[in-house]
Amino acid sequence: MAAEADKQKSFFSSPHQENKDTILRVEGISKRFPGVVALDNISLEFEKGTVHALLGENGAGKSTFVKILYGIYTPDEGEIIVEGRRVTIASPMDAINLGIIMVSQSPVIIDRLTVAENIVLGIRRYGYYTLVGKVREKIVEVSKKVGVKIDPDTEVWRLSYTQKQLVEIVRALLLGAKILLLDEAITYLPLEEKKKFYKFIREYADLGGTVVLITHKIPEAMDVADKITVLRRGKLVGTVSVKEATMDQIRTMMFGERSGEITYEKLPPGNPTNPILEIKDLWVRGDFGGLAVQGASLTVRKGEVVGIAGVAGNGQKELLQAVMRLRPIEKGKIIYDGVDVTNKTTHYMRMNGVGYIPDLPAKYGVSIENNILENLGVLPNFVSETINWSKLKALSFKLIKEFEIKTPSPETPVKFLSGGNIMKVLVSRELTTATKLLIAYNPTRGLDEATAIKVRRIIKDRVIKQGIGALIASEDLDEVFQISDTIVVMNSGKIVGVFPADKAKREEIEHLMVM
Ligand SMILES: Nc1ncnc2c1ncn2[C@@H]1O[C@H](COP(=O)(O)OP(=O)(O)OP(=O)(O)O)[C@@H](O)[C@H]1O
Repeated sequence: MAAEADKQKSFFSSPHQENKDTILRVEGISKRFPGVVALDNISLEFEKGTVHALLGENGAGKSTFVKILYGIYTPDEGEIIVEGRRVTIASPMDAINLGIIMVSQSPVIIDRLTVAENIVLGIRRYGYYTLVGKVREKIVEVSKKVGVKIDPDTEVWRLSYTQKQLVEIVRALLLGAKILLLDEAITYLPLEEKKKFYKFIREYADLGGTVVLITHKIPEAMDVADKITVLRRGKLVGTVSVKEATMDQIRTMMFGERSGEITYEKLPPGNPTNPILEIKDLWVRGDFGGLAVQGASLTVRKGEVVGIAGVAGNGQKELLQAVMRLRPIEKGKIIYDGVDVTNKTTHYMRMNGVGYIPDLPAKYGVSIENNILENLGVLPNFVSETINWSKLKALSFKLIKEFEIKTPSPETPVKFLSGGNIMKVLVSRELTTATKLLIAYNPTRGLDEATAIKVRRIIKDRVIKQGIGALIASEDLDEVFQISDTIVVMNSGKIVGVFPADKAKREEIEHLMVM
């Protein structure tokens, strides 16, 4: 028993002894915001040459922790020790001078400058390289490794999201990053590119770099990381070595009793009746003029979830945007609820019961400067000259409870919520809007595993009980299989397969996605 207890203790307790490979150590870090203890007495150390993942449910304190290391927040208490020296990190410049660099999910680059100019700009300020030629070489070298082509002389606005993230990572390397803080920097990358980035991160660590990686995907963390630290409600649960840990142990550390709710079993089937959405021979252009959707036809019925499986960048996003009337249609027709909406507006769609969860929620889905109430104020039944604030407030309390949105109050500006809680605000609003149809792109991205499953259950429940239709594109095949009644596969802008979900075979879908 004693031996077992010791084993448990070493498994769950964090190391406190300084060891020679320690590059960064924090001791007793606490951070409070009004109404929230974001971090409570955290002591932790990071070793040279390791990938160290930080996991925890939404609002656990992960971002706050790395923002402290990057000088965006100052801790209320505690100490930071870098390479054996106590340091004060009062700004990102202090962090950069110590070799600590953060890349987050929103690229911080200037659209009108070229890739090389952006990078030189960042470096010059801190007195490092100034030679554009060197920068060019490095961009080519790193982009080759990561397998994402990127021209140093392209203006940044022309780049895809993946390429922009790559620019950030190249900049971090050129700034001499010894410790790379990746705050969900890879979360929004397409799966294939994510894998290449992970390989690259591994190489960086093998060459002596240290990576602090925030992700919600336990399998990804277990694949790439050496160590995993779990935070829960601002407290340190423990650090484990990936070699010794199992997925279930990590889930238990992250969610406690809630880990029992995590299951990937298929949700109960819908009850499809009449068509609510018919897409007929649709052709849509992408951002750079090419035909992103090429002759797609599909039907979504009331009481049915149609899941679109596909590698990102195969036209799913443009298809959904066209349905929402956010993108011009070259050719084809969209019939919604019996009406030809090909020439209607987004406003028409929203006012007539269509909810929409876009890609990059914090950018396109909510206004982060406004509070939760104001963000809910764009719901169709509140869009009038005078908003009924008391009714809106009552609704906000209901949604905060149902979706377990972690916030001090409905009047809290959305930018003060954690990433996952921002996503919950969006999903709760759009599911309220969707009285007839939900259109969603990766509806659970950025949500922790337990919450993601809960959101899928809520969506399926609406489909079953209220008979709404749902068209959901997701890069997460587990999600597609769990929620869909019908699975559609998109590849190169075309629909290359349609399967009743109970007959769909994963290998066949995967093959169609990449063939
Ligand atoms: N600037 C701020 N003002 C007020 N509260 C904040 C601020 N930044 C973070 N918080 C709160 O601190 C808590 C921890 O947030 P944090 O963003 O660190 O969580 P997280 O673990 O990164 O979550 P997620 O997985 O959802 O991104 C949350 O309750 C959040 O609302």
